[in-house]
Amino acid sequence: MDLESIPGVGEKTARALSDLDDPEQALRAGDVATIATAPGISQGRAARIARGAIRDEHDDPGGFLATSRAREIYREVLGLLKDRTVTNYAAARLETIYPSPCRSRIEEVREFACDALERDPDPDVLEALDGVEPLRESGDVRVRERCLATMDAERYSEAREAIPELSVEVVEDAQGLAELARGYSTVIALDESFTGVTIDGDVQVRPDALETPAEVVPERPLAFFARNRNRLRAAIAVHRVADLETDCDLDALEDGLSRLEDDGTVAGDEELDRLTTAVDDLDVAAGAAESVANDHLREAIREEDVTIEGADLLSLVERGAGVDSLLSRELADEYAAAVEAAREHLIDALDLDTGEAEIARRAFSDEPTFPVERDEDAVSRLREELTAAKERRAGRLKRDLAADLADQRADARDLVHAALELDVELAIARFADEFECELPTFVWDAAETAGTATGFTIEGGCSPLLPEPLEEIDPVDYEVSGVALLSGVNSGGKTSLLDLVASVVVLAHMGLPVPAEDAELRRFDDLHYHAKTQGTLDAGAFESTVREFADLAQGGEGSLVLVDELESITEPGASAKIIAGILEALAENDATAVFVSHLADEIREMANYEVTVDGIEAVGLVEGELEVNRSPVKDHLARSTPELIVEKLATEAGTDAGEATRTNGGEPAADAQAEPLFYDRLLEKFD
Ligand SMILES: Nc1ncnc2c1ncn2[C@@H]1O[C@H](COP(=O)(O)OP(=O)(O)OP(=O)(O)O)[C@@H](O)[C@H]1O
Repeated sequence: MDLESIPGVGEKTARALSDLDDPEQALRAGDVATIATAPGISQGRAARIARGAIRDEHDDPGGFLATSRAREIYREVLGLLKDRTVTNYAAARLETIYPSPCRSRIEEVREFACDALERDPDPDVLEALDGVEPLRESGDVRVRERCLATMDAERYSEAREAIPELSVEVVEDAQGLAELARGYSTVIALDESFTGVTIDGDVQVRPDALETPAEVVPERPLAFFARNRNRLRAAIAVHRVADLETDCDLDALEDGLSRLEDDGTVAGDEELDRLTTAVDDLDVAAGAAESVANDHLREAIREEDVTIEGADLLSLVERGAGVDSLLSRELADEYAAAVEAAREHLIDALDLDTGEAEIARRAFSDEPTFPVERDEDAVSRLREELTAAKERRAGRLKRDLAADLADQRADARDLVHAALELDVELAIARFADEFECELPTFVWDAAETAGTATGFTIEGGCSPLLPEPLEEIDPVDYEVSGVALLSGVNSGGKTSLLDLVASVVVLAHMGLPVPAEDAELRRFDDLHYHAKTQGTLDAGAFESTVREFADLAQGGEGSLVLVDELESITEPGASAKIIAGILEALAENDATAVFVSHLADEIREMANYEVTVDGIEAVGLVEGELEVNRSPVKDHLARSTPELIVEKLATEAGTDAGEATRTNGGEPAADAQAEPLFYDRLLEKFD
């Protein structure tokens, strides 16, 4: 795939995308999370790029949403879908679902939506989704105590590329290796020729090291899993609660994660914990052991009656002997007991094993001194021994855990991806459930309808854009083939009906279910929705609007045109003429159109063909409020609100006049007669 051929992807973005492992796969799958890991690409931009790639794949010319109101409708329904996501990923991913005129794209999303509708938006699943986020790369891991060594310049570059976590050193010979071994705990030689060379220290000859990076730097997979531990745990929880299928062994992954500390070290190993504590506590424990010995000795001396003959005392003093010789002569047993107590204390406090205890015992000499002091050399030796054992143990545990986890890396990625995709599906399922949506039927081919033009048929549709709760919305039926004028009472729901038609058509072309009990429509190329113009346009704006309609009139086949009260753009007489002209052109081009207008009658007279006029009727006035049948009556010019009111006045005045006649002894009262006559005159004007 030529990345630059994707609409909206320039040279710089293409370069950023080529940093991904498999940019084509990510683009094809609309995997916004992966695309957003490319340098400098935000999630919003990733969604736009993914949309471009999808358009490219389906040869989608774009431009389905041909007017700003059409784009607004898309943003609003998309907003309703996004409101039902838990993760940012799902919200960004929904941005890749856009209305397309291409059958292949619509069918692709419909397949996804069909599965989505099977999902159960269980609140426990939604709660579990809360912690799921796209996985992060492990970031920069540097391991300082290990290095790679080679004599070959080419291998050197390869090694730097393959294992950036370790220093790579060039050596001339075995002597060079020996020098490195003095500076690093472990040296890994990459050249076969070093096999059999004996060098002090931990020098391993591993010509295959670059192919098995997880063994050479177990820190790499461990850092990845440590960094993503909470995200993975959340994804595991989602799989369990939602009972999702997966190839991943959830228990094994969970067990691996539980053995990992946040910093990528291994947790929960008693022996490693023992060694770590022993190294940390060594100084304090040695000090405490000294005190034990000295306390013991002090106590013993205090309680002991030391009897010494004068001649002996004299000889000791003459020899300048100190108290040590006195101790060894007179208190040898007590001294031995005190030193033993110190050794036991040190061994117990650090929980040392037999080999370590052997070294620890040497920290207190058998030579009597007072006060008793540790032998610093022996303590250092013990520290070295414990530290080396600790590092050996930690290294082995890391390698074992890394080997367990490294194999699960791909599964773990799939696991998180599936959980995030579930959020997208659940948002669609919740939207469909809350707005009582169904997948619409598409008429892909005009031949299927035996030559009759098909626009759309909506049964039991409820506009998702109305602010009222669903139970307060009257479901609407409406069907249009070709071009229709929609008349109706004020506030009868004409604009809301256009919004409903637009929402249904936009959602259907996104491949999603629509808010209706049943809907059938043709595949449209584009949607031109013109909202009601606020006030009369000045000459310039009027001119540009007419020009827009000139374009529309020329290319209307495959278009759905929805126009709300265009008459307000100029004075009524001129408006009717212009609208009639537009309708004629659209009808000739086989476009589908609905024009809402209060001038339906006038337009019909101006048009040179039989314009269909549908009407949203008021069925009456109840306590001063219009009672409306929200579903338009086909081929019926609805009476206007003023007409209804005059009709109501005429009926009431007629009833009143009859009443007055009866109470006037059968003679009609003059003023009671005049009023009904006036209303009748007005009513005649409406005929
Ligand atoms: N299907 C419906 N069910 C319930 N209420 C509706 C429905 N359609 C519209 N309404 C209510 O009627 C109000 C008026 O609707 P709308 O603005 O669509 O009427 P209109 O016929 O376009 O009015 P106007 O002729 O004044 O432009 C809406 O705000 C909404 O509250």
